[in-house]
Amino acid sequence: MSPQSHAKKRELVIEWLNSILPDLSLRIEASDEELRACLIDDTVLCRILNMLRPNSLDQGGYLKNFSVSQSENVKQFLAAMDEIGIPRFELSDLQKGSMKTVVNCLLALKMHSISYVDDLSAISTITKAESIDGDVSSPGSLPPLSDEEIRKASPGLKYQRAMHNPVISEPSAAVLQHVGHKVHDAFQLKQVCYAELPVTNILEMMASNNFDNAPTQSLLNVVYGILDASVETKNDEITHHVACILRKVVQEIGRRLSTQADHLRNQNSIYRALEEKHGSKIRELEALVSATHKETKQVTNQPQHIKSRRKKNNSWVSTSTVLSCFRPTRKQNVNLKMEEKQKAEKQEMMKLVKENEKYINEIAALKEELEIAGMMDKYCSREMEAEAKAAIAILQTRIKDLEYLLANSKNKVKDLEATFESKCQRWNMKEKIYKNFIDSQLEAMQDLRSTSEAIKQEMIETKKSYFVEFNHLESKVKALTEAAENYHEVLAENRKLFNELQDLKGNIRVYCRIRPFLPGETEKLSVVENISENRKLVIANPSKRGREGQRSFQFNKVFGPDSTQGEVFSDIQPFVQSVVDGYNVCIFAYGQTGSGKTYTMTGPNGATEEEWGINYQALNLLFRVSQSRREHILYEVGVQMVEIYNEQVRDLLSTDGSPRKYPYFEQDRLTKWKLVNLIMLIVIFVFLNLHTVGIKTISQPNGLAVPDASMHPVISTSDVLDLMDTGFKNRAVSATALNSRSSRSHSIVTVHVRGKDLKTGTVLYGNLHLVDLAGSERVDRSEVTGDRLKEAQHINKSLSSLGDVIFALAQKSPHVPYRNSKLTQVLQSSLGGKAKTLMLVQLNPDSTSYSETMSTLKFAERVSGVELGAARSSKEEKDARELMEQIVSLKDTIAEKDEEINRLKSIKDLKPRIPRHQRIDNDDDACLPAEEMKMHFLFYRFAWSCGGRYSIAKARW
Ligand SMILES: Nc1ncnc2c1ncn2[C@@H]1O[C@H](COP(=O)(O)OP(=O)(O)OP(=O)(O)O)[C@@H](O)[C@H]1O
Repeated sequence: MSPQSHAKKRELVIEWLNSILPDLSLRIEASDEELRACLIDDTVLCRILNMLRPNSLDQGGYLKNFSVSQSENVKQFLAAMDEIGIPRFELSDLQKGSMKTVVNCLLALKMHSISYVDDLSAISTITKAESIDGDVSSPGSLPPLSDEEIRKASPGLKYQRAMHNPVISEPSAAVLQHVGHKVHDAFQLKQVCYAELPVTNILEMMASNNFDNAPTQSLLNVVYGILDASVETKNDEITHHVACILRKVVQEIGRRLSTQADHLRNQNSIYRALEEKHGSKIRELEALVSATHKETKQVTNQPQHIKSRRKKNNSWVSTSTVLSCFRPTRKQNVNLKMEEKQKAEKQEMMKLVKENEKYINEIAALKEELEIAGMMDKYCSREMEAEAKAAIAILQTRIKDLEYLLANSKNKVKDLEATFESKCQRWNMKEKIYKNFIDSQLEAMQDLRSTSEAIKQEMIETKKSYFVEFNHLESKVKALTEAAENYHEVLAENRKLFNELQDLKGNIRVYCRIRPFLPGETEKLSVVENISENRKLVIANPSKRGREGQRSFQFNKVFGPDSTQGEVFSDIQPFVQSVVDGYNVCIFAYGQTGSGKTYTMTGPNGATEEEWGINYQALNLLFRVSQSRREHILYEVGVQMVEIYNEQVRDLLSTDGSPRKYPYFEQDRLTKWKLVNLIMLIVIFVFLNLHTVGIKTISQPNGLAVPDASMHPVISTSDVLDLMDTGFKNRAVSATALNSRSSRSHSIVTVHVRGKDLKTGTVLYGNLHLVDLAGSERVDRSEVTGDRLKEAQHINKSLSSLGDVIFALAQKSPHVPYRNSKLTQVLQSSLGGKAKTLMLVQLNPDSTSYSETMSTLKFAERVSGVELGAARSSKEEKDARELMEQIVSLKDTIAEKDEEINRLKSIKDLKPRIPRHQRIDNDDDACLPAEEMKMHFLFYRFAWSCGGRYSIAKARW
């Protein structure tokens, strides 16, 4: 409780005490302690006791049973309280109790004095206000009296009216409980934003009589809650429904204010009526008093009157006594009557005196009562006026605030209404538009429906006609399908025939593969215009646009940049497989440097199984096939791996640590004739200042082109992997401007397969040459110098030799210059023998490599036209083979003898007889007589090695 209200209440109590206990007027300024002390003061107790139990004081103003001990008096006081049924309070409660306890005590005392019932309302208001304020009394103090206790204790009308007055007193807890939880909940929303309440709840609140029953404090809480919420959210907007609550609350407060004002007016009029009533009562009493005075006077005058009358009577009596002498009995009777009358008058007088006294007492009591009532009235009216003024002032300010808020909300409502109206207009417009749209759509729908109906009809008719046509077509299609099936069969047959023709012709197969752009080359232009049907390749000249700049090539197969290693191998597989059937197969990769030859033949560094190149996959396949046939044929597989580096053949699988060079790798036993031959050759070479390599030019039955190179038997793929790793580590590789890991040599992996039929004893030989050529390069582009330049020159020279061989083969020239390079020598059996040969042309799609790409493709085109004759298998009957070998060796021996003689004869005459224009080969490098000599000699050897197919007579010398 605030100090102001405490002081106010204290003053109120003191004033009230002063009014009922005038002796305390000196103690008005007393403190609480003194006030409590005065309450237990004998005099005060006595007076209170007297008030409660009249006639308990003696004439001296002290208790009749006054005791010298104050405690005795207190005991009496408490006994008196017990007597009249006041709840017993301990004295200590009075001493220790708070102001509230004192007030409660006095209130309890006062309730038993019915004459002071009007004051009760004021006290109860204070008590209620205190209990509403929530001021809890200090420990040991008495709880405030409940409304019920007060009502029971004093069932006076005014009190009840006061309790039910919504302004003076708040509804009791019971009433609040009766109103229900909803109101409580709704008005406890001070901490919660009203704007967040659902609209249905607000409407429910508005519809119910919650506002009528709610305490004013709760209503004000609602207002404050809304104001706080709007201040806290810093949002000036008050929603429509919250504005409605505000309006309702303000209306309710206004209604209560007017009720309060009415009540005050009623109170005033009641007090005025009371005053008048008391005034008239006083006047009546005064009149009564004056009448009584008169009567008293009359009564007091009556004895004198009687005396005077008696005197007269006495005189009359004296005269009459004279007479009485004559009438003695009558006189005595008259005297008796007179005496009786006097006695009666005396008694009446006594009665009147007594009545008078009684009236005087009553008047005094009434006066006292009137005074007190007047004072209380004045006090109450003053209090109520002050309260009403304060409440009115507060409420007016609140009303002003609320009006201001209301005005704001009204403005906002207006704004909202305006926006709502504009939105409504917009929506109306939209509605109209939509309506129009829907109407038009409906019309369109109608049209569509009618057209759809028409179309339906049409469809039905068309269906019918189609059905007829379909039936007709079906029969045609059937005929066509049959024809198409036949066509496919014919196509397949054509393809087969073409292949067979190719096999018969022994055409070198040419597959072309275009490598993709590498990670750093994505922005480069591609020269590849189109790849169609997997066979045709169109190349566009970057400097010439349109058809003019395009050139198309056709190969057996064209693999695009997206092709995988697996896809490439699946087309090569049949070639590889034919090795185990005794065929010689040669697969060589050709292309400019950096075009992907090594990638296709070997795979990238650290390749996975999917990335394996042809080398690994081919060997893997051979193992698989040999395994699957192991019950019938016993296969032995051996691997050789050599490289031709700077025109030197080197064994890449040499076990002594460094690649071995093989200047001579003839394997035949040195027969007498051969020894002579060799000596002859040495003599001639020394004579000509030439050197040559010892590559066997005739295909051996076992197909060994480089017989001195180490042969490594392999029995599993892992053996192959190990060998290849060793071989590729030994290979000459270095970085150029066009390839960071450029192969500087031609690598040749030769797989020798020997199969023995377990039933027939037939032995077959097949070998597979897997050749990764070094890349052709333009020396100016690859920017090489020194050793690299020398390497490049060798590479280019050997490749041009290969070109010459191919050219000669394509022209079916009688002389094929195999001996111009080691490369052509090694590949001789594959290019000129009865082998199956496959050339893989690798292309770099970069437009800057256009000229290289074109020359590569032209070369490949020429290669694809080369016919080698039908490939032959070495699968022959053992006896037949031996016989054949015998015949061949006999023929050879005879031929050798004859030819050797002739050769030696002709060599003697060779030099002076060869005219310059009769040079036999197209080797550009062979421009010296010595070179010419060498070439003639080689040609002679070639003719000789071909088993006499080319007669010396046909040679141009
Ligand atoms: N089909 C392909 N897919 C992905 N990368 C490839 C492909 N073909 C080639 N390459 C990459 O291109 C680069 C050059 O390839 P590679 O070394 O095989 O060329 P090359 O023709 O053997 O060159 P050189 O003649 O100089 O030895 C390598 O980095 C290789 O990994």
